[in-house]
Amino acid sequence: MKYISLLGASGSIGQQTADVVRQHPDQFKIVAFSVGKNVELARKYISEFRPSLVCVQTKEDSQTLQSEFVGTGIYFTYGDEGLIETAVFDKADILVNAVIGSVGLFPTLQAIKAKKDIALANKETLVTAGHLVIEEARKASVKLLPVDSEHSAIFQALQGEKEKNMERLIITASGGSFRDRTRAELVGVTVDQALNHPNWSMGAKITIDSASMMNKGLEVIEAHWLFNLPYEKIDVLLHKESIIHSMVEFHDSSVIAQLGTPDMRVPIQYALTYPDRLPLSTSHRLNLAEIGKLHFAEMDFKRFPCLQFAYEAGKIGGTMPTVLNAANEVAVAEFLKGKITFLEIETYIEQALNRHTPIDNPDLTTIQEVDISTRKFIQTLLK
Ligand SMILES: NC(=O)C1=CN([C@@H]2O[C@H](COP(=O)(O)OP(=O)(O)OC[C@H]3O[C@@H](n4cnc5c(N)ncnc54)[C@H](OP(=O)(O)O)[C@@H]3O)[C@@H](O)[C@H]2O)C=CC1
Ligand SMILES: CC(=O)[C@@H](O)[C@H](O)COP(=O)(O)O
Ligand SMILES: [Mn+2]
Repeated sequence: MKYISLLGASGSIGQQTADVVRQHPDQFKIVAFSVGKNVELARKYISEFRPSLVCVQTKEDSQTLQSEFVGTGIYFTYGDEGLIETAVFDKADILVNAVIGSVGLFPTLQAIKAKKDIALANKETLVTAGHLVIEEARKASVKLLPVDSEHSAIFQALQGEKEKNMERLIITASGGSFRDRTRAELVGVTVDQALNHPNWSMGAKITIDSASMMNKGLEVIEAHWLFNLPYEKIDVLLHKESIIHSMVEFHDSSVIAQLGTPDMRVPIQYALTYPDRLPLSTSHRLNLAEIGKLHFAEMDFKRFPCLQFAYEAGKIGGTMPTVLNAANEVAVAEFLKGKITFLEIETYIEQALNRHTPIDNPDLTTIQEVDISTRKFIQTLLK
């Protein structure tokens, strides 16, 4: 039995993790979980999974649940400290980190210190402070198991291979909600249009990131840290079907890809069962004859400037990716609230990057300060 602590249990990845656990009650048990504001789902999970620890965002919600579940022995906690308590919960063997945004960084670092293996969906953790996370994981000898579909694909393609034989990574990109539009056609697009991803059903923030191609930019930086390759050896390829989840090219010119219909439960489950596999009932098994054709196209960086920003920030390194991530988080949140336009997301990020003087090899305090000051800067643009 593997005991799981699940951060972000009410989100898209969190709910699909719960589905995987439901399919294998003899293999997995959720012993601790966090939600943000979705207390109703927390109630359902408590009844279904009988965890020992539950974390919510506010003290009030935690007190409400405490009074409803009195006598059950469940420990209720809340806020950022509660997220850390959930991440390091002593009865858990593995942390699934599925919160959204850089709020996932501290719990990840604390879980590593507590020697928990981590199934990492929260890519912002690696974008904002990849050098610290990778170094801490190496020192503590804990496994960082990728959940992001592209990184899981690369991880699977590398099984039995030596990393030194990698030539380059080819990360596939669906193109997102606006892939068939020109830049001129992006003027005036609505939040609902942006949230309409062609292949995946995901949380709001990542769906907008996918439409702006920032998701792929974050994934390039995530891949740089997970697979220890320079940015020059990480390519992005447009592949509108999202069937090939990514590929690794080796020195001898062989290319190994991982394929499957788009279903995040596959990489989630693989991170939980690695190096083993278990059956999984998915809605669609891959039938290539039925699909007939797969399409590929070169990435156009002028059409998708956010991807260019991410490569540049990644190559500069230091605090630059922290700025990229923080500016993007605030800009996307403002777009979702209807306060800025879709195209303003990229202009706000560009301004934040242009004004920043990067600091090399930043420690955690510096990362935090840069994250906060970037968020404040974006707020000044809104006034
Ligand atoms: N969805 C997907 O298919 C994929 C997602 N990812 C990555 O996985 C991560 C999660 O994405 P996704 O599941 O789509 O996101 P969602 O928005 O669907 O879920 C986010 C989760 O985090 C919780 N949360 C949000 N803010 C806070 C906070 N301040 N404190 C505590 N909890 C908080 C939410 O709680 P509540 O809703 O209760 O308020 C929810 O449980 C992201 O980093 C994303 O990039 C990667 C690949 C695919
Ligand atoms: C499912 C997953 O991993 C997402 O990150 C997905 O990659 C989004 O698709 P695109 O960013 O390719 O549109
Ligand atoms: Mn992905």
